[in-house]
Amino acid sequence: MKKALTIAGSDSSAGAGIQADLKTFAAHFVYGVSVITSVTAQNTKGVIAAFDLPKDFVKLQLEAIFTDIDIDAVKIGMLSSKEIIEVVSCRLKYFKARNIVLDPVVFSKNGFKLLKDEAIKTLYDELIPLCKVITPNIPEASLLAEMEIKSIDDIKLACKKILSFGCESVLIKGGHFDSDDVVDILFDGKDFYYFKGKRINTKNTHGTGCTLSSAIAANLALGYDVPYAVEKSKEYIQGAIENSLNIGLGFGPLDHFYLFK
Ligand SMILES: Nc1ncnc2c1ncn2[C@@H]1O[C@H](COP(=O)(O)OP(=O)(O)O)[C@@H](O)[C@H]1O
Ligand SMILES: Cc1ncc(COP(=O)(O)O)c(N)n1
Repeated sequence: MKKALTIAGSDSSAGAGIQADLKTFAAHFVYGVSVITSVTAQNTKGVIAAFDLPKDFVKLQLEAIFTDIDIDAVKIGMLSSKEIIEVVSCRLKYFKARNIVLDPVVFSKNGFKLLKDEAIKTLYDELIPLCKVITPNIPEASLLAEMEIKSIDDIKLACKKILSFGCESVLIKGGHFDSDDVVDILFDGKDFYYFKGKRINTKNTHGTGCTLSSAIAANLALGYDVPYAVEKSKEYIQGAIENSLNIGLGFGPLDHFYLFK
């Protein structure tokens, strides 16, 4: 059985973070393991507070996994601080981790900061160069590329700028654009690939970014190349949003297991 690791924050309402990632791995029949960076008190209405684990304890979890289990792919989500990014980058390099997918989570849907401002430079310098794919949404891509993004041409320019930080490919997600189709654009330094879905009119979009990036990691673990892994993951997220669940008072979670019903 293929094995994937998620390095991310815990979401007590299980719509995003570690919990969404493990459900996504399971739905792809990939054995999922986790390293928790931060514990959030969170529900469908938003993040209330976050408690970061000490960096040495993040390191211990990484060592526990990599000294025992041969990991086929890694998904990285909430990292919170510079210290945690440093320890994660250093251990991933040391253990020669492969198929690394980074969702550079900066804000939750209710605007809670999940990455401190001073950590962004460390993300560029230490972690992005290790990644096979990075998956920013429009606000995150805008922050990383230091430019406004208002059009498809802006997305393509932002892809080029982000790729120059040393990752193998960039997928900029179009969920935050106001359009009938939701288009995600992948750039691998050579070609642009367009992944189009119909916009679903729902408020239940808690964990869409987490779920897409862990589906990509699961598909890389299964041996697919990046464009095909993204294509399959986009189909999966479209169905998971279409079948999303009316749980809680705010942004409800996705149905990770809709394919089995
Ligand atoms: N309303 C929607 N209808 C269809 N697809 C969506 C919708 N919202 C987001 N997506 C898709 O979900 C994935 C996550 O996108 P996005 O919401 O932009 O990321 P994030 O959760 O990081 O803000 C992307 O593949 C995007 O195209
Ligand atoms: C622990 C944690 N990690 C990430 C997110 C972002 O969620 P989304 O995928 O909806 O942007 C979150 N709300 N909580």
